[in-house]
Amino acid sequence: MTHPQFKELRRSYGFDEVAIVPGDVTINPEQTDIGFAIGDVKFKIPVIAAAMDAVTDVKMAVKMSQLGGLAVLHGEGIQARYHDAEAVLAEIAVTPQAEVTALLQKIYTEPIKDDLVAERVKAIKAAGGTAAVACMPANAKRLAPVVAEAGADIFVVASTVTTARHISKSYRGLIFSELCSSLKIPVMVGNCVSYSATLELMRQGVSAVLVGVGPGAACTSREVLGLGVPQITATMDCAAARETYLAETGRYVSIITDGGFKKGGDFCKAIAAGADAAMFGSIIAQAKEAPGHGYHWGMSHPHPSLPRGTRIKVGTTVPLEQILFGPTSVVDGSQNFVGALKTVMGVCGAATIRDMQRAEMVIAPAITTEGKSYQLSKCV
Ligand SMILES: NC(=O)C1=CN([C@@H]2O[C@H](COP(=O)(O)OP(=O)(O)OC[C@H]3O[C@@H](n4cnc5c(N)ncnc54)[C@H](O)[C@@H]3O)[C@@H](O)[C@H]2O)C=CC1
Ligand SMILES: O=c1[nH]c(=O)c2[nH+]cn([C@@H]3O[C@H](COP(=O)(O)O)[C@@H](O)[C@H]3O)c2[nH]1
Repeated sequence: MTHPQFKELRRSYGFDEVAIVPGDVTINPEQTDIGFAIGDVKFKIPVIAAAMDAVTDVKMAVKMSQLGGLAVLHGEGIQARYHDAEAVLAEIAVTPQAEVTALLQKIYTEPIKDDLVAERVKAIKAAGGTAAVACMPANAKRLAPVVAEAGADIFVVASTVTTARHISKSYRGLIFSELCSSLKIPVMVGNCVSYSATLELMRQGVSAVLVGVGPGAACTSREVLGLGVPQITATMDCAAARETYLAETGRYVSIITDGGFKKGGDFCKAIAAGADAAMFGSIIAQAKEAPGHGYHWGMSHPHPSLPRGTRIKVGTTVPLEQILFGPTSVVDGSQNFVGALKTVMGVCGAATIRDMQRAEMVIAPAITTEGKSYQLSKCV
């Protein structure tokens, strides 16, 4: 018998603990449609480059747009604080690990320049890209009109955890219903990991929700705060909110699984768990075009009193197009993510992302080890 005084723990699952079950019907991968939308803005591939300084600058935003996806520029990052962002990024890359946190803490004290944020948006638009800019809840009211008037297509509000209801005695929290009705562009919000928090945000009028607390490759929120829910469970719970909200209103809000991806299989599992698209940080930081010079760091790393990110060396591998579309000779799934998704959709008989969200999944603790003793003992 369950006693109310005992807290119950629910089992949750990450990418490595589940697997996708093939379908009874297969489909030609070339005939799958992997498009998705944020409000009325449509994308050919379900990939978004993270709002992180080692991942997205103006050039990356334009390149991702050309390849059919989206890249989100951080409106409170280096690109928003420094005209010569490249000099700052180069300095971060040559700074020893022991000194980099202090350097980042100093770099991010430079004030955000609203006119520079507008300039970045205009540069993306002038090159034909889709412009999306992120900021934290505290600065959203100020930066949203700046970003929208500069011509941005999407406004993003992102922090470790963003909620529809924020309690404070000293200031009025950001009210998303007001933000969404005052802006003419879609609003994407994150991050969330629960059904109820996602549903509340959807009821405020947002167009997409970012899912994931602490899974990121350069993130230490889980160590510092003990916070987060593994990505498969988080995606399934937040996708369930999308279904409830869709049934209530007929309006479709996209679910974006954000962070923690390493391989094509993780990407495929996120979609099968209910995501419409994925947000990649460290994967895209490895691209030749990435601004981070082979490094990647959390956007909470520069926090003056409680950093919740670190700097990692991801290296520079191949051009972005090859990471996303191949061809590749890499055998571990770390390149050709679109090829992996189209292939799995083919064997699951899923013609669209919506179909793929209905693919059967199993709890599969053996999925990464079964039959793999030679690989695991490095006898390859
Ligand atoms: N996805 C993830 O796990 C994480 C992402 N990050 C990224 O790092 C950057 C810094 O994030 P943080 O350190 O979390 O920023 P932060 O230190 O500004 O924290 C965000 C604050 O916003 C508050 N908030 C939530 N909803 C609100 C609302 N409706 N109105 C007003 N305030 C509200 C939260 O209570 C929190 O205090 C962001 O770009 C974020 O996306 C950082 C840590 C974890
Ligand atoms: O715990 C965190 N501390 C941080 O400093 C931080 N900065 C970014 N992010 C989140 O990580 C996502 C990218 O993750 P990946 O590099 O694994 O793709 C991003 O898209 C964010 O959601 C952070 N999380």
